Amino acid sequence: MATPSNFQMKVTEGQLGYVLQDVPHITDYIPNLPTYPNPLRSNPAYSVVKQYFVDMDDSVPQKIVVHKDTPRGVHFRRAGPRQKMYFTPEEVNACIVTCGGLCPGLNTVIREIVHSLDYMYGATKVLGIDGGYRGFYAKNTIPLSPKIVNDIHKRGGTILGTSRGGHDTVKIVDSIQDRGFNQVYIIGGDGTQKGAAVIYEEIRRRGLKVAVAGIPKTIDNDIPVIDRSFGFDTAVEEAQRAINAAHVEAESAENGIGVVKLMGRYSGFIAMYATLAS
Ligand SMILES: Nc1ncnc2c1ncn2[C@@H]1O[C@H](COP(=O)(O)OP(=O)(O)OP(=O)(O)O)[C@@H](O)[C@H]1O
Ligand SMILES: O=P(O)(O)OC[C@H]1O[C@](O)(CO)[C@@H](O)[C@@H]1O
Repeated sequence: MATPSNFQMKVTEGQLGYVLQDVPHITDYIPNLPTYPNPLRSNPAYSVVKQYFVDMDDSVPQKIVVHKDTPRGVHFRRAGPRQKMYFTPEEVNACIVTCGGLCPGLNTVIREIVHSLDYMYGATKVLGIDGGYRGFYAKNTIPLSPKIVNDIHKRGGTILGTSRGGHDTVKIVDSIQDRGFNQVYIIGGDGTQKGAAVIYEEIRRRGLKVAVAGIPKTIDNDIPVIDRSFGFDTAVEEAQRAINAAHVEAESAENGIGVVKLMGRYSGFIAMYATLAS
C-alpha cells in the first residue's frame, strides 16, 4: 500500500507564475486515441444551456484572492462534461466501488453515476464491486441498472458495501482486465484516492484503455477547492439535533453543561456550522 516509486506529479507551468497541478489522463500513455462527439451536444436539454461543456483548458485557482504583482499560483483542472469523448456508449463497461468509512450520500452518488451513464450517455453496462477494494478479487459483482438504483438515495450507507484494507493493486487490476472493465469509478476518502492512484499507475504500466475516476468522499467538508463535499449538509443537520438535545439537558440542571462530540478531527466545519445553526 505505497505510492508507486515512479509516481510523478503532472505539473504544467505557464506565464505569470501559473502552475497547473494536473490529473493523470488516459491520453498520457495512449496518444492519438480516437475521440467521439459527446451525445449531449445533440440533446436539446443540454445543448441549449450556454457553456454547459467545460473547456479543455479550464482550471480552478487554489487561492481566489491574489495581488496585482503576485504569481497566479496553483490551479487544478476543472471537472465537468467535455465536448469530446474517448468511449462510445456501446463500448463502455463500467464498475463502481465504495471504500473507507460511511458518509451520507454514497448511494446518491452511485445512483447518479448509473443514471447519467444510462440516461445521458446511453451506456448500459455497469456493475458494482461488493465490499470495497478487496471485492475486486474476493467477491461477486452487483448488477446496477437505473431501475435497481432508483430508490437507493433514500437509504443510508452504501448498497455496494465498503471496507478498509485489502488493497492488492496487482489483483485489483487483474480483475479489471479479466472482467473487461474500461471505466472504474472509485468513491472514497484520501486512502481510497491513494489506492486509485496506484491502480491508475498499474493500468498505465499495462497500457490498458481504462479510465479511472476518483470521487472524493469526506463528511468533514475539508476540500478547499470545492464548494461542499457530499454528506456534509446531512452531518450538520444531524449534529444540530444532538446539540439541541444536549442544550435541553443542560438548561434543565443547575449549572448544567452539555458536551457534544462531533466529527472532524482536523477540520471544524461540522462543529462550526452546526453550532451557528442551533
Ligand atoms: N497508500 C495507499 N495505497 C493503496 N491503497 C490504499 C492506501 N491507503 C489506503 N488504501 C486503501 O484504500 C481503502 C480505504 O482506505 P482508508 O481505510 O484509509 O479510508 P479512506 O478512503 O481514507 O476513507 P475515510 O476518510 O473514511 O477513512 C482501503 O481499502 C485501503 O487499503
Ligand atoms: O473513528 P475515528 O478513528 O475516531 O475517526 C473519526 C474521524 O473520521 C472522520 O469522521 C472522517 O475523516 C473524522 O471527521 C473523524 O474525526
